[in-house]
Amino acid sequence: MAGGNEEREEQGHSAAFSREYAYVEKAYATLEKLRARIERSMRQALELPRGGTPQARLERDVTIETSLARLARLEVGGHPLLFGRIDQDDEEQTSYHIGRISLSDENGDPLVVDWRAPVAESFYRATTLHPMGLRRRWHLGVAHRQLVGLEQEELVRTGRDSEAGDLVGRASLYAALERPRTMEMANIVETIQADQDELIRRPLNRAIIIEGSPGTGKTAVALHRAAYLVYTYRWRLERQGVLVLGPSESFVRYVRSVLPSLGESGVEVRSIAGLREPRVQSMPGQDTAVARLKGDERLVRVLRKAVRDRERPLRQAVHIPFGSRILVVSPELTQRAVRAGMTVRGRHNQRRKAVEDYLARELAIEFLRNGQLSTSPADLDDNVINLFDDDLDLPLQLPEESEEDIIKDVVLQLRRAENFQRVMERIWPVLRSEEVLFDLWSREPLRQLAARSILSDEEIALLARPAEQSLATVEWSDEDVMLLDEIDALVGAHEPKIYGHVIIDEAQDISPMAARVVRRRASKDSLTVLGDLAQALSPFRGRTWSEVLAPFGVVDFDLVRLPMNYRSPRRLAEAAGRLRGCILGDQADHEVPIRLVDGHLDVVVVDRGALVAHLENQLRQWLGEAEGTVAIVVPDNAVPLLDLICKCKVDVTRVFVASVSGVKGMEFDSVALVGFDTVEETDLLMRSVYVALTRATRSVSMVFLDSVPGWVEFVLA
Ligand SMILES: Nc1ncnc2c1ncn2[C@@H]1O[C@H](COP(=O)(O)OP(=O)(O)OP(=O)(O)O)[C@@H](O)[C@H]1O
Repeated sequence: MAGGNEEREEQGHSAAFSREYAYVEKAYATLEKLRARIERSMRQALELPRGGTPQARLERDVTIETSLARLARLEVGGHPLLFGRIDQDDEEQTSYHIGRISLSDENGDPLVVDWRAPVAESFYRATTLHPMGLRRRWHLGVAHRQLVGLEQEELVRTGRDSEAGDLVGRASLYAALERPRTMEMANIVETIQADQDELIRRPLNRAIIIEGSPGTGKTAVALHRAAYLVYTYRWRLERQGVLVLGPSESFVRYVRSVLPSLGESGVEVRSIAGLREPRVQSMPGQDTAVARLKGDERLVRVLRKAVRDRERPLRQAVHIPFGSRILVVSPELTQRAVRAGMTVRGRHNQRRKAVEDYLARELAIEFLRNGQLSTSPADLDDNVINLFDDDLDLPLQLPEESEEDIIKDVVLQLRRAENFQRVMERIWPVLRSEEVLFDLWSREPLRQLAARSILSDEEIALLARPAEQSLATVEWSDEDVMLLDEIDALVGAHEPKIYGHVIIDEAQDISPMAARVVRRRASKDSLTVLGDLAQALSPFRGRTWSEVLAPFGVVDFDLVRLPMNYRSPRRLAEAAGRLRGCILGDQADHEVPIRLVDGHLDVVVVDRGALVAHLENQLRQWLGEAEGTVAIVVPDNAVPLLDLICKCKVDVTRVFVASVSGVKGMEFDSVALVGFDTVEETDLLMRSVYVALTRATRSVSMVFLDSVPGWVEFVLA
């Protein structure tokens, strides 16, 4: 009897396979036909004579533009056009195929439904417990435009128990997880799990924090959420855009192909230091105390004061030759002019106009009074000295000219006068952020003036820059870039673009000053923040989520946890769990590792002189064993060690060498941790090892240069 059942099941399966095989062929054929039709109409438009009426030219341009946009929307690259099917549990037994884009057949009926459309939700979320109106779900394995695999899941109660954990498309998921990694992250659109989907589809305008241990899919959720939001809120977000922020430029390179592979080009992916326009070259700061101080929100007040210190009256009168006269710009007059600048709204550079207007007008009035109405010495005051009474070539009032006309004329001429502009530069200069910060870091009196009442003397001293650098050769740190952006906002140098939604990955390390950079570009509460407090490495580690979020201006948010680890093999997940407990104490929550493989973890001690040869050997072994990628990771700031390791001959298409902060958010098949016996502070050491160890999908080797430290036994227990 059982044998008969199996046979029928097999026959049913092969019939289903043939049916789906034909469906996939049809979908691809339809896609090609549609592309050909669009290309034809675009060619026809291109072949039209160039001249014609403006109307005809406009129509031609519109046809070409819309055709290009439609072709771009149909682009799936080498990725499967479709990958799923849902059968609804209704009378008509309606079914939909789910794929990367929407496609209709010649009757206008849906052939493929975009994975982001509401109807596709049940494909990702239905379980036997909550089938969401589905009878069945299929996962289609498509390669080279052909069906190569088919997985079927019955969702109506069949008498069988639902599987614990209810993974969606278990076989397809495991196949995806065991694939060797490349230097670029892959999309997960075919195997998104229910808890991930629920977060991807959350509405736009509510701040959410998604936290999870390493490998729980935070970055994957971040990128798929960006694609979902652009699709669902296209009318709003097309203009404003969606911004995804990561911790470093190497992270940006690592994830950059995911969105295009989802057919989305309307999302910007950047590092926070890369947000400021115009871009300046910068590096993470090497000195922890300096980085901490420069990220501190008190710097807002220091910078405000530094800008205000540039708005200052003259100490001594200045004489401006003007025509046959000499105008005197007294300290008192400049005081009034500066006050006039302070009372108007706006940023420093924009308010300069009010100062200039005031000063020029006051001088013009005096000029007029003394030159026009009276030239007797008794009428002269401090501001205007008329030296050449007999030689007047000033714009004397003609009968038809009003006094106001003459004032305007003088103001105009004064504005053009070099000496007048020199006074303006003294009392209210046009500020460039780079100059302000450079001066502040290099000139002790300016630093004292700006920071005296806000920072301690030791802190003020920490901010000093090496004297030998000039503005042209200065090396900015990433922390400096956040301060440059703050000054931009104070002086009104560059208006930042405001995005409709901002997604921030690896947010646990973002300093308060960096958070303000993001805040200036985000619409209120339209934020998705992802991270893991245990992976915080910066001088700001140890904060709660409320503390991380406060400088973003977010007080009200939903906090959600991702519960499953898709990356670490069992052994590595166990070691990571112990480290996590150590870092977070009672707060530590533990995710469920779902991969079935054990993975490898070994420990070696190697003499510094033999390190390069050892690593080259290890790389040969790992890269020879299987396809995939390798990272060699050293602690942050271990510059000599990094220099030594850079002597290894490596295949850069498969090997990545970096410090811990440089591999944040990334993933490799095998990882060598080198020199983690040199980090002095225990908390930072545990966190660094935790981040580095959890990059691996397969093997980890810990390489020590002296002896095996005591904590290793605990990690391996
Ligand atoms: N539903 C899924 N289907 C297939 N692969 C998945 C799924 N979810 C996550 N993964 C894979 O698991 C790995 C870890 O995901 P991801 O990098 O997004 O984790 P993370 O939480 O951001 O980790 P970290 O905190 O270390 O940055 C990636 O290779 C990702 O493609």
